[in-house]
Amino acid sequence: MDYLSDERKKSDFDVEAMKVAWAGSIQEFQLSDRMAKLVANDPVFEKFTRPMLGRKELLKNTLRKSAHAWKLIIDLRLSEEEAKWLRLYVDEPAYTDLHWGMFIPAIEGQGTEEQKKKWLPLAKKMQIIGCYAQTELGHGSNVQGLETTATFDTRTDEFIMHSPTLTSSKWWPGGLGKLSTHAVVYARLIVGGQFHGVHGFIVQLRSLEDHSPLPGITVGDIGLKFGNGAYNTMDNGVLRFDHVRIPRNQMLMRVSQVTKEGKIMQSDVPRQLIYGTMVYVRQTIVADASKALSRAVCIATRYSAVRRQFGSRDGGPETQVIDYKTQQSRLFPLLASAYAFRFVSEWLKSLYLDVKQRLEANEFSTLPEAHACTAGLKSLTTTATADGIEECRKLCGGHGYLVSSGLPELFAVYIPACTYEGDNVVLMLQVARFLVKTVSELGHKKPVGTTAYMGRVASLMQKNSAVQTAEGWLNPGAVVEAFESRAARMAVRCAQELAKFGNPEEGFAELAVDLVEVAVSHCQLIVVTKFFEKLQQDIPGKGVKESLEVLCYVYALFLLHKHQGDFLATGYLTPKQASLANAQLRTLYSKVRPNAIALVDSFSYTDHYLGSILGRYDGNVYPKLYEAAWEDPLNDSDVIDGFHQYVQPILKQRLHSAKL
Ligand SMILES: CC/C=C\C/C=C\C/C=C\CCCC(=O)SCCNC(=O)CCNC(=O)[C@H](O)C(C)(C)COP(=O)(O)OP(=O)(O)OC[C@H]1O[C@@H](n2cnc3c(N)ncnc32)[C@H](O)[C@@H]1OP(=O)(O)O
Ligand SMILES: Cc1cc2nc3c(=O)[nH]c(=O)nc-3n(C[C@H](O)[C@H](O)[C@H](O)COP(=O)(O)OP(=O)(O)OC[C@H]3O[C@@H](n4cnc5c(N)ncnc54)[C@H](O)[C@@H]3O)c2cc1C
Repeated sequence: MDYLSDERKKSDFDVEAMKVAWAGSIQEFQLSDRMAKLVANDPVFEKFTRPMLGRKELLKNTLRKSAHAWKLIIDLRLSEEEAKWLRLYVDEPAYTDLHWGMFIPAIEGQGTEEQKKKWLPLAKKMQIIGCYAQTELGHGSNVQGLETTATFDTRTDEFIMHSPTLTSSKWWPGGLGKLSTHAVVYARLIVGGQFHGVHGFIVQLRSLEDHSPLPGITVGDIGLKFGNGAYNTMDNGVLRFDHVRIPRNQMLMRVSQVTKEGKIMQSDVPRQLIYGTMVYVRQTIVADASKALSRAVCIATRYSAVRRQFGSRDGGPETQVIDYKTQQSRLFPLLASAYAFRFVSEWLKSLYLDVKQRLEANEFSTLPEAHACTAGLKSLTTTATADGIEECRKLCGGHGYLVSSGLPELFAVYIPACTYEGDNVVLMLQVARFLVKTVSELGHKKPVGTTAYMGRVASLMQKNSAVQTAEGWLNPGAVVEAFESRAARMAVRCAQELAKFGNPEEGFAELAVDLVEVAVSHCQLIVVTKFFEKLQQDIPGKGVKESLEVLCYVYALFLLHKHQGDFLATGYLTPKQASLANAQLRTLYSKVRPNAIALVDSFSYTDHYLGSILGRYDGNVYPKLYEAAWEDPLNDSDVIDGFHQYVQPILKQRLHSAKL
């Protein structure tokens, strides 16, 4: 029985075509769909019992699943792309994420041809397992502050890897604690007693025979993390070196080389390429944000259509909670954000691929923009997604707090995304630096790419919004101009404030809060612009483009409403225009309402991937919640273990004292 079938009949667009628009292409859709079904139909990938497992069982269970996934990849001869989707749908953080997601990309991006030839085949056949060991106990954000040393010994042609202090212990790398045989370790390069910046080194950590740590290496897991199950399937690790020697050719030498004689040679490649793996991973994290948010929204939307409260006076059906305007005003902007993040991630991937190609051809001019975009969008989308998942939990009322809703585990797994791969505030400050530099260069350098609007700063500072009616907001030009003006005005105002400081660094530190707001407004502009640009493309299917247009306006006008203080304070909008935008937003919510279920069906998530009773495709929530309760181990017996020992004596005492 499909309890949501009436909802599905209300929609006015072609869901199958929307699935393709969401996936990016028919090929991507088919590939992802095939992998989703492969995982969903395989009992090895069951995950309902995960939150009940102790740490050791949990990790072993993850190893079993990872081994099974690898067997499928080999047996079915899956491509790297298919394998990526397979791991995604297995939906369990594992050491393999870091092996494929960071260790291999670090070697690809920072290794020489010779190094790639040696290490990549081993890694790709999983004959070695690697992780990305950058962060230390004492330093994460400040990469230049890392303390691990790699001292070159000309006599033996080796580097000596050493952890000189407790705070220099590597701390956090995923896959490091128990599984990795190798790591790309970031350390201070010391040659001839001189410090030459932080570089990456490939270091073997464990024996390939018996997996025991090699001499001089202390390695282990850093302990339990937030939430049951959740990220505890990952062995985030601690690592210390006691004068461990590695051959010279294990320093990743695309950026700088150390010769046998101890000479440092700089290639034409900019130093920043050492941070290149982070650019790559931040880009993938934006795509992951759309997946995590769309999952939470899918659960909350389906459940909001099933759930009824109040509204019936004559014994008829009560109101579906999705029909309350307050529910819509919390849920639909998140639905729109999931689509917005999906499309901006698609654009970001193409920007990244373009930069990668240029880097391979030793063309580095677009790297600063790629850094600013990946850092800023990673920060913006992960913050919104973490907050959005929690909002979805609240939208599901009490049942959202049950682990079987899928939301607690999703939240616990997701929230570190606001911290890993760069703390979100630290990353926004990087964007702010880039914007301040862009503004300061306006006189002699034409801004391009995502900052091109700064080239029109004079007119953006003068012209105010011309919107006169609520319908006037349904105009891409009017909306984009509003976001451009807000971003440009905030950036210029901040630059003017900065100029009042004699020392620019002091000014930057003092105005950091405002600078973060400038960076956020710039990143929101990017997301809004890329959504409108997506709508310029050919998007086939009845009603698909129209539904996406509605979501695009919801996303933009919701932000405009939320941040109306900025738009009013910069003088671009009047209070009347802001309230017209809000009126339009209400109308847009009514347009989303009949399509809400179809819009979340378009994510094409299997029930296995969603992992939620509240988000079941068939909407059969109550019987399944009731059934699941009886599967809890506490309900194995009517009288719980411990009752006779700890509770009964108290009860007896009460009876005894009552007699007295
Ligand atoms: C497929 C993927 C699968 C799995 C992976 C996904 C999820 C798995 C889960 C978890 C993985 C988590 C892994 C990690 O967390 S790894 C550790 C990540 N660590 C960080 O992100 C540290 C953050 N800190 C930094 O990035 C930097 O230290 C800094 C904040 C940027 C400061 O650098 P610093 O050199 O001290 O300072 P600046 O003077 O500000 O910068 C100098 C210069 O460099 C430019 N820059 C900085 N970063 C980059 C970059 N990444 N790319 C290019 N350029 C960069 C900066 O703009 C400046 O340029 P100028 O022109 O102004 O000189
Ligand atoms: C689940 C998880 C997995 C991880 N995986 C890996 C991995 O595989 N490999 C790896 O190397 N690392 C990994 N990390 C580490 C991660 O990259 C760092 O924790 C992250 O970069 C943040 O650095 P930090 O911990 O030093 O935070 P801190 O910098 O200490 O941040 C603490 C606070 O200080 C603020 N702050 C710091 N600097 C500034 C500044 N300049 N201006 C204003 N405010 C500032 C931050 O905003 C934050 O509020 C992982 C972390 C987690 C949680």
